[in-house]
Amino acid sequence: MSAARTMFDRIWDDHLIDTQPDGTSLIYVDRHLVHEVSSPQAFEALRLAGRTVRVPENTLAVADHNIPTLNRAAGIADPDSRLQVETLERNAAENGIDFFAGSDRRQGIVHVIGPEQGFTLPGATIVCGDSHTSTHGAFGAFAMGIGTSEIEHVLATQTLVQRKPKNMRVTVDGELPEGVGAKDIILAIIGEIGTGGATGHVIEYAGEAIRALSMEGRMTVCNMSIEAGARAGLIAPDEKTFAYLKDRPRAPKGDAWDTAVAAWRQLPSDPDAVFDREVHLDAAALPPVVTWGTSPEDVVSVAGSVPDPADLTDETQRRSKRQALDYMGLLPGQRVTDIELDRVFIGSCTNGRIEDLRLVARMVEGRRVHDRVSAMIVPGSGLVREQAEAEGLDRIFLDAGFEWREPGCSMCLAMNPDRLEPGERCASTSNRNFEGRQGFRGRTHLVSPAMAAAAAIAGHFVDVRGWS
Ligand SMILES: CC(C)[C@H](C(=O)O)[C@@H](O)C(=O)O
Ligand code: SF4
Repeated sequence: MSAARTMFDRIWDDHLIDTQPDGTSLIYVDRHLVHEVSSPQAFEALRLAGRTVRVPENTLAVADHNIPTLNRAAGIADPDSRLQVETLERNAAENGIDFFAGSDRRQGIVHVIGPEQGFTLPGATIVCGDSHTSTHGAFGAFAMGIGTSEIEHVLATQTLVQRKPKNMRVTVDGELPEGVGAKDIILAIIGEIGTGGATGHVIEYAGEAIRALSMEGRMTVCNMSIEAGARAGLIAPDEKTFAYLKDRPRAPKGDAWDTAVAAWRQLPSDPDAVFDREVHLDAAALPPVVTWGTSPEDVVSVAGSVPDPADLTDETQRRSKRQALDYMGLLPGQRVTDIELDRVFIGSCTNGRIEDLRLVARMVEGRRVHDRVSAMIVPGSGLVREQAEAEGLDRIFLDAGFEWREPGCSMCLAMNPDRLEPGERCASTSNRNFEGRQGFRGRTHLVSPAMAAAAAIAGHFVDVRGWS
């Protein structure tokens, strides 16, 4: 066996309990995040089997998908949503699991609160019944989404049955132009390799442009790994990672902190480690991007136009992209900057963090949301909300005509009262633009927070490279 290992190999080896001759492996799970949508059947099955949660202190529960972002104190009107949230609360209490209720200032989107609490740590294996668990890989963790039966398995045993995914490296060299950010990087990667481009792989993001990103930006990149088909995404931990985590409630303290940091410094891939697949991108050449279709790979430069499916050689592709254009109500050749918006949504586990909100505030301060547009800003957690308010960002947003909400998944997906009406067109900082994702027949364009902010003011897409 070659001595050179990738960071993912190292984390895998550190957690491997057993491998069968057919490659099926059992790995230890360090951290388990739980939300209300994917966990009820798992707890129920556990109860029926007469089992208990193996390591409750390494499990953290929060309600985020179904929770309203207005008048939370009034409770949840929708009976199904209310039942799911109440069930999670009961399951957590019965099993001795920490639960952040809607009234708790630490409540928020599961992928925002994990890092905030220092529950997410480098070198760890982290799972959650949620595809965007890949977000936590920004800290150099192997973090992946799991299904309901796997949730039950992890609750009961703190282990998971897996086949080892392959290694892929995406290197983004160079410096990002002004106005181009982490969201543009990941959308450009998905545009380049497609939604199946990383299937069966764990992506390590590397290169100067990735190292230059803040932890927030790195989370944005890792968050969307799943949209490229990857099992997980990760980034080598460095001084920024350690600075972000230091003194967080769940992070190691005192001597244990020093020991942990010393171990985390050993995590990065060996220089001669071999990846099964390599992709390179030049950050300096990236424009701000917009999705035009109903898949995150349908990416176009803001300075470009809606592509013509007729140019595609593959018949199935041609048909599916035509259908996407039809659903989106767009015409081939239409200039992206001519696309007018009805709604703007700034938030989600992709772009609902403090750095995103600061950027938006800088851009919209002293300006007004366009008359045609209804725009809302939803912080990713209660702590993000508090921080934003302490900095006066909420005033800037409200003065500019944005709505300022309570934290949750909100309009990222139509599981709570925040949704698009049929035919409405939205610039959204979330991660999925599937048909109906933000509401029945709603039309979603995925963009960066900067692009969403500019679109809210102008009423149509604008090239933010010229924004001042
Ligand atoms: C509801 C949940 C299981 C789902 C996921 O797995 O990602 C959601 O968070 C999403 O973003 O589509
Ligand atoms: S914000 Fe969106 S992507 Fe993230 S967990 Fe919630 S629904 Fe899923």
